[in-house]
Amino acid sequence: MLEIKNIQLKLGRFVLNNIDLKINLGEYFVILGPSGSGKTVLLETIAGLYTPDSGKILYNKNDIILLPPEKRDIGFVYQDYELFPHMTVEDNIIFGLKIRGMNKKIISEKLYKLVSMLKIEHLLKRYPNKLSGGEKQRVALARAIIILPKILLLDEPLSALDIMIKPTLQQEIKNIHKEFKSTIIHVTHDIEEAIFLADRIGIMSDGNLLKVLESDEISNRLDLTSIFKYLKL
Ligand SMILES: Nc1ncnc2c1ncn2[C@@H]1O[C@H](COP(=O)(O)OP(=O)(O)OP(=O)(O)O)[C@@H](O)[C@H]1O
Repeated sequence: MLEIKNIQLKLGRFVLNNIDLKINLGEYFVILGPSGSGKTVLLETIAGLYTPDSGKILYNKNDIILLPPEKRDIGFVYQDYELFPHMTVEDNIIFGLKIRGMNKKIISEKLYKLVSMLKIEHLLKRYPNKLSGGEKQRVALARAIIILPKILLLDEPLSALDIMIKPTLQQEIKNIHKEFKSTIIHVTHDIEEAIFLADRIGIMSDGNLLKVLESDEISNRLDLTSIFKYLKL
């Protein structure tokens, strides 16, 4: 289990305020909130890019707060993909396994399983500047998933995509979660996306975690509508 215990972090005028949250292993947790509410700062704190002023982050009861980001075994997919422009799609995806010195045969097995799930087999030899937004996002997801991080952080991974391909990618992310059973924390301000993907939804506003909606509350859309109206989401 990932336990975020009373995290406090001041960044200029913004304060992440006493965030207290438990995320179960294998859970799909969505953080929903308006722009500027602190969703990205919270993800980056979990990833180790910020050190909180106080509080703890425990993974299976071990405090990971002093571990640098690369030792936390956490994958991060940003909304703007951040693929390596000078590498082919294949090299982008297998980069993390190569630097870990993994055997070529195993790399190739993992690669083909993932690219077929994400339907990007035909793109392996292309460079990122020759891909559409949706294709780049699939490659970014494959690159993050292939190393099977304990926790996968997705920061608005679909926000740059047009409305026609969003549902397909949402379904693919759902399939990947089912197949790899990773713990996913997904930030969005898209309510429908949150409802479709989440086991639970944490609602943030002004640096505070206002409420965590359980799955029965998510399925009760009347409840949801009133909460979102109240929050002006
Ligand atoms: N390094 C920083 N120094 C000072 N303020 C910062 C820093 N990083 C973020 N902030 C501020 O913290 C607040 C929360 O930012 P954050 O990016 O987490 O919001 P968000 O909820 O992810 O918003 P969006 O949905 O627009 O991406 C914002 O007001 C932002 O300007």
